[in-house]
Amino acid sequence: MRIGTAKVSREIDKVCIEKLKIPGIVLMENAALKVINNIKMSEINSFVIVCGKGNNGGDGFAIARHLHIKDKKVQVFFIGNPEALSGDCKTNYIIASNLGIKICKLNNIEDLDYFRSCISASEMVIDCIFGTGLTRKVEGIYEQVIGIINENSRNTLSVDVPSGINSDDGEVMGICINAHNTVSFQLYKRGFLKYSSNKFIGKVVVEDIGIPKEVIEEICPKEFVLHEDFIKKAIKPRDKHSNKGDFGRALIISGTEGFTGAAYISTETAVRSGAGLVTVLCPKDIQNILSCKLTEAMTINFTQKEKIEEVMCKARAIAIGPGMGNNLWTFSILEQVIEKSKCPMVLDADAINVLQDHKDIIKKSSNTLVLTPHPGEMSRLTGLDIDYINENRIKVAKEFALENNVILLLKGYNTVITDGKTTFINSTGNSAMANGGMGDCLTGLITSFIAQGYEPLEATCISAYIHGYCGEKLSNEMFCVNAKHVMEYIPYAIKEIIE
Ligand SMILES: NC(=O)C1=CN([C@@H]2O[C@H](COP(=O)(O)OP(=O)(O)OC[C@H]3O[C@@H](n4cnc5c(N)ncnc54)[C@H](O)[C@@H]3O)[C@@H](O)[C@H]2O)[C@@H](O)CC1
Ligand SMILES: Nc1ncnc2c1ncn2[C@@H]1O[C@H](COP(=O)(O)OP(=O)(O)O)[C@@H](O)[C@H]1O
Ligand SMILES: [K+]
Repeated sequence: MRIGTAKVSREIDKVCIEKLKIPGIVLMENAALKVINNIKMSEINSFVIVCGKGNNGGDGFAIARHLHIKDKKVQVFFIGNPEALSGDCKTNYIIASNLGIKICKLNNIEDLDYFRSCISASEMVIDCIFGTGLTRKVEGIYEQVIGIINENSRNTLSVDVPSGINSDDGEVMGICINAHNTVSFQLYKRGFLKYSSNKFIGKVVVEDIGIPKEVIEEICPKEFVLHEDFIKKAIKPRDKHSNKGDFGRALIISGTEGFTGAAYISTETAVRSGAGLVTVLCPKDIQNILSCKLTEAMTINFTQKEKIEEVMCKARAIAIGPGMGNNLWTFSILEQVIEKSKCPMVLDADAINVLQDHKDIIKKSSNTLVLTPHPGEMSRLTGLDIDYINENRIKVAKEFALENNVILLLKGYNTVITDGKTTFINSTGNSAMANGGMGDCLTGLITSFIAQGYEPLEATCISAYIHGYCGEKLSNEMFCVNAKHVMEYIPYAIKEIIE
């Protein structure tokens, strides 16, 4: 799913209508039909449709016509003056009137009691008051109408966006419809990504309305919401002739005394997600503990210089950082590994913390580097305030990735993954996963997919999706989900997703 702003939506419409000469009314008709497709016709028979004076209202009049044709009970309310209507909205208003569909005006307080009673008596309210054209605070009759819908509707479907939300930044412009479902057109609106938008947008479906692919490619920024289909397509089936050599060697550099768990989780996750051979490199004093815990993975320690060279040379992916400590020792190991290895590397936790004043080493690295900070680590790395980072997640992640020539995965609700040019938002996962070790698990997963031969950006997207998918699935039955549970579920989850 593409992500876009109101401006991008307008530009798309402009190119379609003015350059390609696709009449706007055709797009509106497509939009209306897509909304109809998203309504369970066998279950719902009575509708209230509330229309504003813009094209979002026009969608509403067209939807009313289709419901009327299907013999549904439809009551349309219109806020505004029909004389002032223009363009496609006017055309659909006239058709609906000519068909005998009842269109009641909602212009003053006296109209509201009847409106309220109709809402209470209907099975679904379709919100077509404002779409992407909302430009100012919602006040007066509009504010009252939205309040009445929120208080009285059992089932509200918003068309394109819940009326009242700014589709670019998710800001509520005074008041906003609490939608149960939103059918949005062509683009997943950027504003839906804001933390607080969740309570307004309900379940979101993005529908194609017949915009040619070329137009989308030309106009839309390369920003996508990760979707199961994308992951399904990206994960390649395992060839029956392949052997462990085909699935790559992963090296995990992790752990210190007191932090063996981080090394264990990242290594075991790499094993359980399909890497051919996994080795953990750790300090000598914790090697025995790790050897006891790990069954399939191998262990080496920092005193085995030759062995380290050999493993590094053969590795197709290296992870570094979890549980190593934010100190000079970690920095010097990181520096050496970046210099000596040639494969992609995943930098997490302390490998990120030690970069605070040394970003030059990532900039000049010739390896592909994937950094996976949570907002706290991102704040240390950039010097930016955590609140600022959370409010500007896409912007901050893109700018950092571009400036430092890395792939950046910014963790949290709606994880952002970007190389600065193409950006993905992962919506799987939830706060049941917010506990220690979860990030180590993600590091192991990304490293494993890179080792298996996936491009680093693709591997990072696949991993973030699977990681969150596991957490979400498990949280249906569990109050909180730990890394251990995710780790165990990963191989089953991958199978579930690809089949
Ligand atoms: N060709 C197109 O342009 C298509 C547009 N579509 C629909 O059109 C929508 C965008 O249409 P518009 O650009 O006409 O915008 P809207 O329908 O969102 O409404 C904008 C109208 O509301 C007024 N307005 C804005 N803020 C207000 C406020 N706070 N209080 C009172 N009035 C306010 C504006 O002056 C304008 O008249 C999309 O969201 C989508 O639903 C779809 O029909 C698909 C095709
Ligand atoms: N509210 C949330 N919604 C979605 N994912 C979350 C949420 N809270 C945490 N997560 C995920 O859990 C993981 C936690 O990672 P991190 O903070 O690095 O933990 P740790 O370093 O303790 O292992 C991240 O992948 C993050 O995206
Ligand atoms: K709407």
